[in-house]
Amino acid sequence: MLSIQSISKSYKKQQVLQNVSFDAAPGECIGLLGPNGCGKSTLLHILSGTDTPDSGTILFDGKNLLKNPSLQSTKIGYVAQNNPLFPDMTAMDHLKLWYSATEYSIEDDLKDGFLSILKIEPFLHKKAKALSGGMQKRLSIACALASRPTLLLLDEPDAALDLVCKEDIREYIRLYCAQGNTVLLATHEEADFDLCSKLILLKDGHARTLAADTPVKEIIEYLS
Ligand SMILES: Nc1ncnc2c1ncn2[C@@H]1O[C@H](COP(=O)(O)OP(=O)(O)OP(=O)(O)O)[C@@H](O)[C@H]1O
Repeated sequence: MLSIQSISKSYKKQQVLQNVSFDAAPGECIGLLGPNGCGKSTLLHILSGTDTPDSGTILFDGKNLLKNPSLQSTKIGYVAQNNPLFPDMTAMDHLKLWYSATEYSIEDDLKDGFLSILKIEPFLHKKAKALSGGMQKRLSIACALASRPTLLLLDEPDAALDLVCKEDIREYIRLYCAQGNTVLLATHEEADFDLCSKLILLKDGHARTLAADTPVKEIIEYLS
């Protein structure tokens, strides 16, 4: 269970997040929406440990996440918007690097685990710089999943992907949540709302919780 409690964050005089609070239960996919610059990535950075809040608490399975950074490396998978891969390393080199800190086997996962679902095999021996945007995204997700995190943070995974790749990734998110894991999904894509149990709208620093089936017209009215 993830519980985000009164998280606030400013950059100099700009207040980006103001007392943002919400919970995410095992099995839930929660959509994070809002206009460009509303703080979606900032919140995901804080959850992944790449940034810190000015105030507030985050409980993860009852533990204070901000005081237990080891939880962030083992229990939380973070897929940044811009696929931070090493250009001259192959997909296989990336997997070896991420798996080296785990007890799991790349071969097993390629055979019938998430690496086969994400269709990594066909480009295993290509360098990252030679991968398409969709392949890079699949690889970034695979690296984030190597340690078997129970919370996955996805920052606009659909951006610039083809329809098949988007649907493959959505299919994987459904499966991952059905296994009792949690996803926080920053998105601008209406089609992603179907995956979500609820939506968190960020605007002017504040968070508002909406049902996932809230009509898009209503969401747009709130955001504009
Ligand atoms: N390290 C930083 N230093 C200063 N300002 C920052 C920093 N990171 C983010 N910001 C500012 O915080 C605000 C929120 O940025 P953030 O990237 O979280 O927005 P977002 O909701 O993810 O946007 P988008 O939908 O465009 O991806 C923006 O105004 C941004 O310029």
